[in-house]
Amino acid sequence: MGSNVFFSVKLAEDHRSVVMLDQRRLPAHKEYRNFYSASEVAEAIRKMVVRGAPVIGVAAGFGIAVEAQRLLNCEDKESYRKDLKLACDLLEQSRPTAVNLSWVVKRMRKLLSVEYDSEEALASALIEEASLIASEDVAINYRIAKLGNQLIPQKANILHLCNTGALATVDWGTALGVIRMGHVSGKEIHVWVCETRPRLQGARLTTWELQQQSIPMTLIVDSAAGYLMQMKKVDLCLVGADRVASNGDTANKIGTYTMACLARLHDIPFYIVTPLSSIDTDILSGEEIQIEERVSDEILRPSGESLIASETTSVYNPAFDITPASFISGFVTEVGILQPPFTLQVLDKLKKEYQSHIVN
Ligand SMILES: CSC[C@H]1O[C@H](OP(=O)(O)O)[C@H](O)[C@@H]1O
Repeated sequence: MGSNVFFSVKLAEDHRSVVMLDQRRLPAHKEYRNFYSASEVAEAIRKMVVRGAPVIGVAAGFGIAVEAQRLLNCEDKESYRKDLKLACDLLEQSRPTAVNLSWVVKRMRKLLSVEYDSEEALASALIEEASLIASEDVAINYRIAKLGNQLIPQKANILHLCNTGALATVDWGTALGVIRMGHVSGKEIHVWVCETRPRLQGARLTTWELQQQSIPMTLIVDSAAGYLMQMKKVDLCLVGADRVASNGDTANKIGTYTMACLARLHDIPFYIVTPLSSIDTDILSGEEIQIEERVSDEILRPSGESLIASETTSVYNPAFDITPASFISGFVTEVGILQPPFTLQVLDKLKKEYQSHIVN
């Protein structure tokens, strides 16, 4: 399935570091860096060396595995599991909005309560679980791409926000995975790429990914989206998700709500493309989702360059917003196009359906 000339994250062969493509340096520089502890990985997630809901979860899983390996060399075996629990806390707290961080850490943390013959055996189990989570991500995204492709009309002009491709996941991506499948299935699509201020994930990352896959695209400023819809140049909106509440309210990159409102006004289909794992059945609505607020410099100094306003300027920099379920046409997942509400029982049944599909 994977056919990229890059990878976003992987566990080093010797399991002593997490290797990540530094997405802050793209598109000009393709630089991989190694992170040798849970705290280094947590900082990399916080600083958005790696970013994108699914991939930060996978990176956190690898971070716990690397920490388990690192602590084996420490003399004090007494605090081994305690230190690993602290590592889980650190990684889980690195960014608040994407639910993937918490469910991956929760799944890894479960192993800390299992009896193993030795710390080495526990470390091996953590490495295996983190690697399984990464391989599951690729298979789920590929399935999402195949199912989502049915939504894409021939010669569609698709509006996309942020980056939801192989850089935001282990491979294929979510919304960009669907777009990629539309392209490879010969639908002659075109993508309007919103630059996605302030971190410019669209301009820097999505254009880079689409160019590598020779997918026709045009970069626009975020504020041009409404005009393109008004000019009837948009057939479909596809975006990702960081956390979906039980009622379908969705947290995604800032600007998603604006796009959804405009799509509704212009009667354009607006779909969230997301794995089931990004649906948080512990919360009823979007009101319960914490929106990450990031530093002022991301707005004041785009790409870290010169100031666009005085340093004393008051800045508000929410990294996400909440789109009400009523503005969303549907949720493209690995088990098909879904409608809320999403209960734990429904999700468990759907996940079992997916598992039986991949087994058969
Ligand atoms: C595959 S969905 C990725 C999701 O994460 C992005 O946020 P960030 O770049 O801040 O990690 C954005 O919300 C995307 O939709």
